[in-house]
Amino acid sequence: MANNDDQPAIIEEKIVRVNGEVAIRQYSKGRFLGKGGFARCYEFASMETRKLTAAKIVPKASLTKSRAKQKLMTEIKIHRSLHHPNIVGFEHFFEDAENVYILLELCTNQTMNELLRRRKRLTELEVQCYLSQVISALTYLHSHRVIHRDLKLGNFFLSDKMEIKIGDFGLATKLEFDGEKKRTICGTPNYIAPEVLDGKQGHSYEVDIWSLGVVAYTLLVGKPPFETSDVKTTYRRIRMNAYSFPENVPLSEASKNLVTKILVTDPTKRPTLTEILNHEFFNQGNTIPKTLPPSTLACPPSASYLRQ
Ligand SMILES: CC[C@@H]1C(=O)N(C)c2cnc(-c3ccc[nH]3)nc2N1C1CCCC1
Repeated sequence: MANNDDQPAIIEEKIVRVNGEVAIRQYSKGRFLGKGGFARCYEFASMETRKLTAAKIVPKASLTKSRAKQKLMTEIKIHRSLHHPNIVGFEHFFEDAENVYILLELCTNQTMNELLRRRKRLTELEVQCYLSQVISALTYLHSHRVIHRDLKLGNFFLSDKMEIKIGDFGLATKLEFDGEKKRTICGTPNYIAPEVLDGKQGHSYEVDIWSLGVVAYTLLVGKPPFETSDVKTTYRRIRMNAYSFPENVPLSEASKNLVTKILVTDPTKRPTLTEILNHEFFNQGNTIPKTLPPSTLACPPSASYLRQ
């Protein structure tokens, strides 16, 4: 087992049953998957069921400030309540003396970041297919009053069947009532909505719609619309809505029109998820058959990609 730190390769979870009996559940810690925030992530195998999961191991030492602990508890509370084919499955969580362990659905094809790095940019057919899965998950999230607030390629995980699974609910929030506005500044610089930067009138579901527009542009063009070498300049370009479609990338009018309709500064002017799905971009000639739900379809790389 690739175990590049001094922790044991067998992790034990102590379970106290209602009748006071103590049971031990064991997991074998496999390969190191990478770092995610304070967490070191490993492949876990349940010794009892052999089931493989991706484990986020959060040292309790990193949770001494109550804010960090509260954030982790909110992430767990929100994520474990969600069940959708395009949202990362929340398997289990437990703690021992040193760490909090969060066991999540293993996504062996990593994230859309790695995919885009390899492919440079996707075909419009693939973008239709991946975006419809993201929209299906977002429709579910918003109908449960959850705003993700950190939608980006690095949080779009890919299963072994190349289905998209939205993950990392570390910045997510659940509204208590319709119409509630959130004020905390958060998100990732390239994907953050102007109203979050502005911070005056609060923000809501529309921040996820904005990020969807940034994701669509990034998949179609190969880089984010407002990206610059320094964050302050990126923020200024977001507030100014300063982006354009590069001449050297052949894009259909429908794809440019969709991105343009989503990346509008005024959140009340952005399209709803339904309006986006009904946009011509998803209904132009080479469309995925409507009959199948989006997540059952692996997104076919187009013939041109196979020739490349
Ligand atoms: C566990 C954290 C995070 C994650 O949230 N998931 C769902 C995930 C699933 N499979 C994988 C995975 C399977 C095979 C490689 N990575 N990775 C995931 N990650 C990565 C680990 C390192 C940074 C983010």
